[in-house]
This record gives sequence, structure tokens and C-alpha cells, in this order.
Amino acid sequence: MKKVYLIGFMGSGKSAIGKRLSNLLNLPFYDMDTEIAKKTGMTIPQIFETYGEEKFREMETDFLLHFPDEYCIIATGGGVAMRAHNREIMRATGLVFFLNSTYRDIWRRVSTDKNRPIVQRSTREQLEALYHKRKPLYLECAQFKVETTGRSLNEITQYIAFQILRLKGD
Ligand SMILES: Nc1ncnc2c1ncn2[C@@H]1O[C@H](COP(=O)(O)OP(=O)(O)O)[C@@H](O)[C@H]1O
Ligand SMILES: O=C(O)C1=C[C@@H](OP(=O)(O)O)[C@@H](O)[C@H](O)C1
Ligand SMILES: [Mg+2]
Repeated sequence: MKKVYLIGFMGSGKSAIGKRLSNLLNLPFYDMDTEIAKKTGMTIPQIFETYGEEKFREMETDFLLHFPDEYCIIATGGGVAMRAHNREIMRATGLVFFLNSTYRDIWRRVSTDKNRPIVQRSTREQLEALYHKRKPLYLECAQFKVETTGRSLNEITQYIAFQILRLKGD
């Protein structure tokens, strides 16, 4: 059984869609940020502040490496697909869906959020530069590019569910 990974920039809907997909397909759901927060007993901003970003990135790889072989939905954090090793693990163990959103939508959704340390430390322009830097790596990693602009969470969820069911058993 393969896992389903949702990748994409912060605010592209990975967590919200992952939860909906899990309900629709009756599959377990894991949000990497939530799992890492649970394991450490700290929030994501606290982890960044206490241990630094590099240590957080190690925790992400550790999660991917040691996660049981289970058919489930995994919402990654926006930085997970930046490491070649992480991309290899995801491609080898599952189906990878890239949620593509415009930067305009992203900024509207995340700019006031206090729980994303990278947003907190960035200007609008800096975050946009990161968005453009990351996009080719999401594209490189994913088997599916999902356009999210102008689509509701439910529409996107149904589209991904359709693709998963179509490929089940491959
Ligand atoms: N296509 C969409 N339509 C409406 N709201 C969305 C859409 N995608 C994401 N959102 C909203 O944007 C916010 C950020 O989404 P989230 O799932 O936390 O993103 P991610 O996990 O990719 O960072 C949430 O409030 C979510 O409901
Ligand atoms: O893009 C990133 O580097 C990050 C994205 C966040 O997850 P979301 O993509 O769910 O916001 C979270 O992992 C952390 O704040 C770092
Ligand atoms: Mg998320």
C-alpha cells in the first residue's frame, strides 16, 4: 500500500485538504507539523526558536524515514520537499501531489499567521522569492500537479480522491 503525500508552499492547503481527504477516503491522516509538535511537546515556532531551523529539518527527515509502512494521507510541511533525500523517500513510498497556488492566494492566507516562523521573519518580497525558489523542487518531486486557484477545498479534495482511487492497486 502506498502513502499519499501532499506537498506545496505554506498556505497551499496541504493540512486542510489532507484532513478532508482522510475523511472522504476513510484513511488515517498525519500532519507532519502536528506529529513533530506532539513528539517534542513544543509548537513549531518554539522548535525554531529553541533548536533552530536545521534541527527542525532533521526532525522532518526523521519522520519520513521512520514512519510505518501504512496506507495513509500525509500533509507535509512546506519545506519538506526541499531536501533531495526527502524527495527520494516520498517518491519511493507513495504518490506525491503538489498543490499549486498563486503567490497572491498564499500571501492572503498566511501573512498574519503567527504559527509559521518563516512568514514571521520574512517580508512579502522575501517570501515571494522563496516561493519561486521552491516551486521547481515541488514540480520535480510530484507525480501530480493540482491547480488550486479558484477551487474550493472540497473540489480539490474530490479531484485528488478521484486520482488516488483511479491508481489504487498500481
Ligand atoms: N482552495 C482553498 N480555498 C479556500 N481556503 C483555502 C484553500 N486552500 C487553503 N485554504 C485555507 O488557507 C489556510 C491555510 O491552509 P493550510 O491547509 O493550513 O495550508 P498548508 O498546510 O499548506 O500550509 C486554511 O485556513 C485553509 O482552510
Ligand atoms: O515552508 C516551510 O518551511 C514551513 C512550513 C510549515 O508548514 P505548512 O506548509 O503546513 O505551513 C511548517 O512546517 C514550518 O513552519 C516551516
Ligand atoms: Mg500545514
